[in-house]
Amino acid sequence: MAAAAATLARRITRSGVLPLCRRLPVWGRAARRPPGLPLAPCRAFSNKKIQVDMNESSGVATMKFKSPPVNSLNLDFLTEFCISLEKLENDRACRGIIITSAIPKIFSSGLDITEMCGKSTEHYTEFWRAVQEMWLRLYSSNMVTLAVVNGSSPAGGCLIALSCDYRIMADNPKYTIGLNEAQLGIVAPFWFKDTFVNVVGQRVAERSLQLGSLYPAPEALKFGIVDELVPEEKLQEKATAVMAQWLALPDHARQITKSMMRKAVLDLLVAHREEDIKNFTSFVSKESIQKSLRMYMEMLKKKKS
Ligand SMILES: CCCCCCCCCCCCC/C=C/C(=O)SCCNC(=O)CCNC(=O)[C@H](O)C(C)(C)COP(=O)(O)OP(=O)(O)OC[C@H]1O[C@@H](n2cnc3c(N)ncnc32)[C@H](O)[C@@H]1OP(=O)(O)O
Repeated sequence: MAAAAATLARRITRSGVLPLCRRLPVWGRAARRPPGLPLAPCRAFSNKKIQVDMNESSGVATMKFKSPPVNSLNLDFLTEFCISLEKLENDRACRGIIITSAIPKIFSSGLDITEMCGKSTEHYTEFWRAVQEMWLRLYSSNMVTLAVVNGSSPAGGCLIALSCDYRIMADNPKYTIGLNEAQLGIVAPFWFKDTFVNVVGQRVAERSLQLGSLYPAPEALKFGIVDELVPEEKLQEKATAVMAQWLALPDHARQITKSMMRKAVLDLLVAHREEDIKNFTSFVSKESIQKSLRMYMEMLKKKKS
């Protein structure tokens, strides 16, 4: 696993572009399997920060974030996420993936702010490439992707949920979700914005992004950020039912449709990847932005005392 992670990290940082396996549109999974060959064996695999369990009979994998205290998306997490997704994409038996958290009350706290504070340009470059890679892989995945948001999910955590095909959230007003970057004095990049617009529409996205709104679950449902609220103890059951409904369709029809809906947004980042990295590194390197991020981290720590 360590060797695989190192290889992937090297591929992300050196070549700049990973082969986006099974980038949409691709043919149906069943159609790719040579006739007569058995399904590739599927196993559960657990890494440091993400647990993946594959249900071979349903063809559905569950990916659980388990990176205490708050599942923040640091370089190691992002690398593990990409490796896990690649493994599942390459597993011909896997048609759907449920993304959720093993940490109570938190889905993901978003990008790890410490990765954006006081580091070198090289580090920012490597980190941002990994963030891009995570989104490109998830947003372009051929599998049915279902976010089970069982806790708060600000900023990058919200992006993960928004990048899935469907979002179920625990019916708890204490859990919030949204792209709150503006509250940190930073700007959601264009592809965060485009992903958001594709889910909620221009008006809700514009207002929410300018205000950096974090919505309690009931409001998130009202504005279409999530598709359903479910009592926490029913999340698993609901996720299984929703996944079965999506998997009932022929893969190729669903996949080509998904690609049509997402291609323009994906292509834009692929075409402007290096420029986007430069924008990020010069933006976060500004002293004013560093100051905002430091103040935000201090605020988080003070909140506890
Ligand atoms: C020309 C145009 C140019 C434009 C160019 C644009 C370029 C791009 C610019 C940059 C874009 C960046 C996009 C950023 C995306 C992000 O995701 S930023 C992260 C946003 N996340 C948050 O705001 C969440 C902050 N955290 C919380 O609100 C809470 O922690 C929580 C998640 C709700 C959990 O609360 P609680 O259970 O009470 O735990 P805490 O005590 O608050 O936290 C526990 C410890 O974890 C630390 N922590 C929390 N979140 C983060 C995080 N995101 N990163 C790092 N660390 C985090 C927190 O400080 C605590 O630490 P300790 O005090 O040491 O225990």
